[in-house]
Amino acid sequence: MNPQQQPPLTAASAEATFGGLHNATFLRACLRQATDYTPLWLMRQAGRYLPEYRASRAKAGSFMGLATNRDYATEVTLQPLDRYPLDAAILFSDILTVPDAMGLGLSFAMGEGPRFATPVRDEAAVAQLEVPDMAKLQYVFDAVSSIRTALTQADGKSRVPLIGFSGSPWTLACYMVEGAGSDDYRLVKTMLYSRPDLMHRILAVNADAVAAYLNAQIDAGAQAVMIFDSWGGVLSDGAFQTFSMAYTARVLAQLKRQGPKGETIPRIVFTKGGGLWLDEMAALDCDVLGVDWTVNLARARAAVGGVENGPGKALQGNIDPNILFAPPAHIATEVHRVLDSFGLPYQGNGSGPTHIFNLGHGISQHTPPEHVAALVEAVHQHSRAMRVAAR
Ligand SMILES: Cc1c2[nH]c(c1CCC(=O)O)Cc1[nH]c(c(CCC(=O)O)c1C)Cc1[nH]c(c(CCC(=O)O)c1C)Cc1[nH]c(c(C)c1CCC(=O)O)C2
Repeated sequence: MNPQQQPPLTAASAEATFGGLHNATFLRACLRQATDYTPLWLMRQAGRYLPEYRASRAKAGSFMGLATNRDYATEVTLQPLDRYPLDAAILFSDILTVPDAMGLGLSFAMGEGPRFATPVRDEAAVAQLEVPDMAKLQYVFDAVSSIRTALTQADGKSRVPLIGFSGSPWTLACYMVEGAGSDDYRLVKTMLYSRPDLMHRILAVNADAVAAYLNAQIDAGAQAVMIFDSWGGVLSDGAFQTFSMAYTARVLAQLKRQGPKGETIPRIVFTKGGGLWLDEMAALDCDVLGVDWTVNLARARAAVGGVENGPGKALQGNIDPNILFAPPAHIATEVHRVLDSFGLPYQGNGSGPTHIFNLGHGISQHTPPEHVAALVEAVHQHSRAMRVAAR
């Protein structure tokens, strides 16, 4: 594979991509352009750590009650944005909607996490799998359009861009075979090692389903898309490339590069535990690589950030979400350390290494909301100061 990058933005595509936004900082950083500060959003920013989310969930009755109703999905997507000056919204949904549409019967039992009624464990079940009819996921695309409308202000411009997302083919396969979360991935790895033919068939169906699903989100108004490869890091070297990365590449190859108005749609790939493979992931046809907290951002930047106006990827991450349990002063110190480890992002007029601040994985439900405010403030304040100091 050759290192890939988006074709350079033209004046017209830049206007289509950034022109309709009050705050395009996130999209600019995704496309390796200079920004006044480092943009941030948080994985699982809409969730149980917010009392207003818990109130909405009680009204809707369940997690899927929220996710399948466009008004509730819109309400909870906007909740973290109304509390904190975050630089992007992320669709409120779940990665497991796709296997649910395949007929596996998703449920979320209170306090237990996700479960599938009919897991995919034998040859007959694998043979039956098909790319689902996207009409079964219409509730997700309706939520995307409804959130875009809710983000639009009186002057017709949006507050911030909306990120759409999906699980990676491998991460979805983990849930589909295990039937739930797992500590040891025994069932899915048993299939991978003893019947690789079955595993390849699941992954091929998943990749084509994920591509159709993300393309429909783009058509509905998603302004960036992210692939969550949450369990890529549990694979061995070799298996990761064959069973996770190759199928993420198969998704990327099918994605639309432009939205309905000619917007460039950045693609983000996050592999939890993927730090050791960044040099190989640099060849994926995406714009941003997300990294967890085990990664040193200076080293990651050297591996994938590239040079000014040459190929390279933006980086997203990577503070340990557990820092949010420490007092605000400690949070600020750790934010400074993460921003400083990336160093000064690109400051020119073309494109170059950039950073999008995020957690290294989803926020814990036990997080105190005031501590999130301290994190957001520290990111914006220190990243501006770094740029001023460099002038
Ligand atoms: C592996 C995975 C899942 N879902 C997701 C992933 C990939 C990211 C990651 O690695 O964490 C992705 C996801 N899930 C959710 C979002 C919403 C957008 C956001 O705010 O980031 C996103 C992007 C909502 C959710 N998805 C879920 C919740 C909690 C549900 C509730 O309200 O009870 C939320 C807010 C449920 C869910 N969904 C999943 C699990 C394991 C669970 C239970 C975990 C838990 O209980 O915290 C599967």
